[in-house]
Formats: sequence, structure tokens, C-alpha cells
Amino acid sequence: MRVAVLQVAYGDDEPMSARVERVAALVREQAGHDLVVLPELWAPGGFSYREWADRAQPVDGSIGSAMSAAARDAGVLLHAGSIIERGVPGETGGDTAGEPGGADPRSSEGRHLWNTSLVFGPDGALVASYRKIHRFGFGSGEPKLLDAGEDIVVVDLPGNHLAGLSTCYDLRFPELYRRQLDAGATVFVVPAAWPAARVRHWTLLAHARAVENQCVVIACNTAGTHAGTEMGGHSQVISATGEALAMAGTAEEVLSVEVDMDAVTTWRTQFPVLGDRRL
Ligand SMILES: O=C(O)CCC(=O)C(=O)O
Repeated sequence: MRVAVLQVAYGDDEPMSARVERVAALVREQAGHDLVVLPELWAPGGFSYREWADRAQPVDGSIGSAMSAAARDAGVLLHAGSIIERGVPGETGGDTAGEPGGADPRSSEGRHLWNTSLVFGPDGALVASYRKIHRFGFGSGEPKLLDAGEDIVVVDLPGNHLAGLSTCYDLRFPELYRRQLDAGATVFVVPAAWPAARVRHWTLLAHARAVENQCVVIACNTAGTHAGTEMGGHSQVISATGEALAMAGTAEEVLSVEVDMDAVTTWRTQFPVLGDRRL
């Protein structure tokens, strides 16, 4: 499986619409890859909390539409990173959803905003979305502004493999990855806006999630400095044996990596540690 990891750099001076155009062009350049991955919140800004409400969109808003077109033009499976999703109250139905004062079962705190990853197929169709479960900020930032996702999401990859979806801070919660493993995942895709201050945790935890679950980890971080926070870069592709197949530096960079998915099965057979779990 040929994978392109697009470590996008941005600052505060680039308007969101210009960034969407620039990144869509970068995605189109990745034709020939099977899977292309973008970072968390690269369009609205990972730490641009004050702008999030204004930049929030439904999944089929301008960011989603541009990514769908880019995936189709490149003929790739595109993990388009995440957006601030503005949900529609009552969108999923239910007894009280959409009624005045009624509860939307998908918006537990009623904000109707989520940090939502989008995956588009080579025909441009939305094939999966994942709402970030663990919100970063310890009472401010995401927990204050966004609702938490609740659903585990795995998505089909070429070659009969399944990828589990998670986002940034989720990487600190190993139980999430066990649940994805139990859902059949052999790959974890993790877009992030992980700060430089804790980049050692980012590389360490990506390796740990790969080794403990015998899964490939495709982890796409952000570069540059925005909203006063320097991003850590170091996007990485880690094999199921825990080897770094590719590791980016701190600037904008594209990693193009051939991932041998048969090696996951071979490793799990040679070293069948997952069979010794005590549940
Ligand atoms: O866990 C961390 O250190 C960073 C997490 C983060 O920046 C995020 O989830 O947006």
C-alpha cells in the first residue's frame, strides 16, 4: 500500500480559503498513492480556538467539497484530516431530536460542534467520518467548545485491511486502540496538531500503539506556528514491529511510503502476543 502523509505547515496569516486551495492542489499531486493523509484541523487551525465557531462547517461544506474533488481527481483514498463540524440539530432522528427543547442524541452537551475527521474514496464519496472522542484542553479549548464523539470508526483500506480512526490527543488513550483492534484494525490513522513542546510523547506513543497492538501507525502532524503554538512535525509511519518506516522533520513535508501490509499478518503469526491477552 503506497501512502502519502502530508505534513502541512501554516501560520496565522494565510486565509482559510487560500489554505484549502493550496492543500487541495497538494492532494492532487499525490495521484498514484493508495492512501493520502492530512493533519487534524489544518484548515480552521488546530489551536485557533477563537476562530472555530466562524470556521465550523457541515461535512459537505467548502472544505469537505474541496477534499472530495481532490480525492476524485487524484484517484486516491483521502483521509482529509479533520474539520470543526457544525452538526444539524436533530440530524440523526430519534424520538425527541429536532423538536424544540428536544435532545439530539449525537450532541450530548448541545453545542453541535465536533472535531470531525473525514475520509473520501477515490470516487470522491464520503466513506467515513470520525468525531474525536478525547477532547484536549483540560476544561478549556476542546472540552469547552466542542462536543465529544462517541463512536469507534474503522474504514476499509485497499487489500482487505481495516484502518481505525483517531485524532491527536486520542493517542494518549490505549484502550481506544484496543477497541479498534478488536474491530479488526491492522492500521491506525492519526491526524494531529501536536505541539513541539511534547513532540517526544507523540513519537513515543505512536511507537507504543504500533508495538502493543501489532498494527501499522500512520500519524500525520502539523508544522509551523499558529495561534502562538509551535507545532511539532515529526509525522511518522510506524510498522507493526515498531520500526519507523518514515519520519518527517519540523517543516512542511510529504512522506511517500510503501507499506507492506502482509508483514502485519506475518509478524502476528511469528510473535503471537495478542493471543495472550487476559480479558
Ligand atoms: O496530548 C497532547 O500533548 C497534545 C494534544 C493536542 O494538541 C490535541 O489533541 O489537539
